[in-house]
Amino acid sequence: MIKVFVAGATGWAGSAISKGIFNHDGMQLIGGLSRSNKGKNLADILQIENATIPLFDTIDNALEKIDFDVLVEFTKPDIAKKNIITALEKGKNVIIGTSGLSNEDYNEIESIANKNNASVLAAGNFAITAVLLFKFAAIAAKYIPNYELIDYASQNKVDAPSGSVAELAHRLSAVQKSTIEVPIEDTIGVKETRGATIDDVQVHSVRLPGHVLGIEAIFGMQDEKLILRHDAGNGAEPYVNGVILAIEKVNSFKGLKRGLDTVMDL
Ligand SMILES: NC(=O)C1=CN([C@@H]2O[C@H](COP(=O)(O)OP(=O)(O)OC[C@H]3O[C@@H](n4cnc5c(N)ncnc54)[C@H](O)[C@@H]3O)[C@@H](O)[C@H]2O)C=CC1
Ligand SMILES: O=C(O)C1=N[C@H](C(=O)O)C[C@H](O)C1
Repeated sequence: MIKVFVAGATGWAGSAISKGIFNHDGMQLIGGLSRSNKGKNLADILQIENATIPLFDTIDNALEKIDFDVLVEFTKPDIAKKNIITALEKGKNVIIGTSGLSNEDYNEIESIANKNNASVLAAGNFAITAVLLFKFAAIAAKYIPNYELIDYASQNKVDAPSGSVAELAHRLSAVQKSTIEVPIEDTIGVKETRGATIDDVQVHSVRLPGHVLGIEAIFGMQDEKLILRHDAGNGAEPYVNGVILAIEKVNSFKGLKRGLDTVMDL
């Protein structure tokens, strides 16, 4: 039985994921983190009958009271890194869904994981159609050196770029760096309209009502183009199976892996 603790257990994504873990054979939902619901029973909040799943306000308080094998992190970037490092230092494995962590954050997380003989599986997006987009885009980047990325999200999303697009930029540029014909600094007009350069890739973040999360990878060649697009719907259900798979696989390696496809047979 894998004992799982969910940080962000009452949130939009965390509550769907917590229910999925609770209902999954071979996993036990041991507790959760939710600052505003400290001391309450997560089972009541999630409308799960006949169960007691304690909620804590900090990871330190949780670790004093309960033990678990895997931390699933779906909070906000300001608290996520502390949660992750605290769990790793106790030798726990970690699944990271929270967006907003930088490559430098991931380097630090990787070295702490290695030091503690623990494992981290981070994915900018656990939805299967997004995972497939990452895979197809990596194939396209092998053959097409000119590409840019757009991420679409709601007006309330606090981090930019999305975790999905940050991870995609990182991965595509490892395949082949994107080529820019007119250097950004030579742009005539407003340079910022060319987007931000992340891992040598131009990234454009749109934040508007009516959007949940979309990813567009645009590849251009002479007289032809390829557009790969993922669009999330309103519910958090698409992330549940991906996180469950990640929990099952995180013990199969040591250190850090980024991207759910790294543990899938794609
Ligand atoms: N990788 C992926 O596939 C996905 C990633 N996400 C990411 O997951 C994160 C959470 O997203 P949502 O569920 O939409 O957010 P939300 O705002 O609905 O939920 C956040 C949760 O974190 C908790 N929390 C926030 N700050 C805290 C603190 N300082 N201490 C303790 N608990 C705290 C809240 O109580 C709440 O339970 C975001 O970074 C989002 O981008 C979301 C969906 C899918
Ligand atoms: O903030 C969100 O909601 C989401 N964020 C993730 C990201 O930053 O990539 C992905 C998810 O689809 C929803």
